[in-house]
Amino acid sequence: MTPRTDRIVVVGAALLDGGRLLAARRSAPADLAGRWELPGGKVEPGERPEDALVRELREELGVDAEPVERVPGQWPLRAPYVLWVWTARLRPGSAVARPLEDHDELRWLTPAEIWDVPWLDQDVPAVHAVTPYLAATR
Ligand SMILES: Nc1nc2c([nH]c(=O)n2[C@H]2C[C@H](O)[C@@H](COP(=O)(O)OP(=O)(O)OP(=O)(O)O)O2)c(=O)[nH]1
Repeated sequence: MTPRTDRIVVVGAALLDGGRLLAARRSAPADLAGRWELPGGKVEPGERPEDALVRELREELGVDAEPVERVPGQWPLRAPYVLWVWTARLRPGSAVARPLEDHDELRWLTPAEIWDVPWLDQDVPAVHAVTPYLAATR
């Protein structure tokens, strides 16, 4: 059996604003480029996942965000990574989100638009889990 210590958590943000979900199109690596994901990244050793989420959103999007709640579940990515998701919102005064690194396009999706973008295959179950939260933030 694979020891649990081999698992590396990737935090993904369901960043919500006005009932819309932010989707980010990856620009690299080549096998992921062009597909859409929840912005975020790897939790560093000793780092709290929520802190990693805030850091990644600052680095990748230039925003000041706060995690709101953990979306129950965890979704396997390419080994050894596993995706954990938090809903998140922009703090008052945050800059608008821009694709600063890892992404070349961002879209704020309404509930009706959620499936208009080609999500990474491995993100599809996580995005399903996030959709009930969109209505709640409208
Ligand atoms: N952030 C993020 N990564 C995802 C998702 N789905 C998915 O398969 N991944 C993969 C892509 C990468 O192999 C890994 C996370 O990498 P990353 O490039 O976002 O993380 P990072 O910013 O910490 O990366 P690094 O360049 O510092 O190594 O998880 C997702 O929804 N969000």
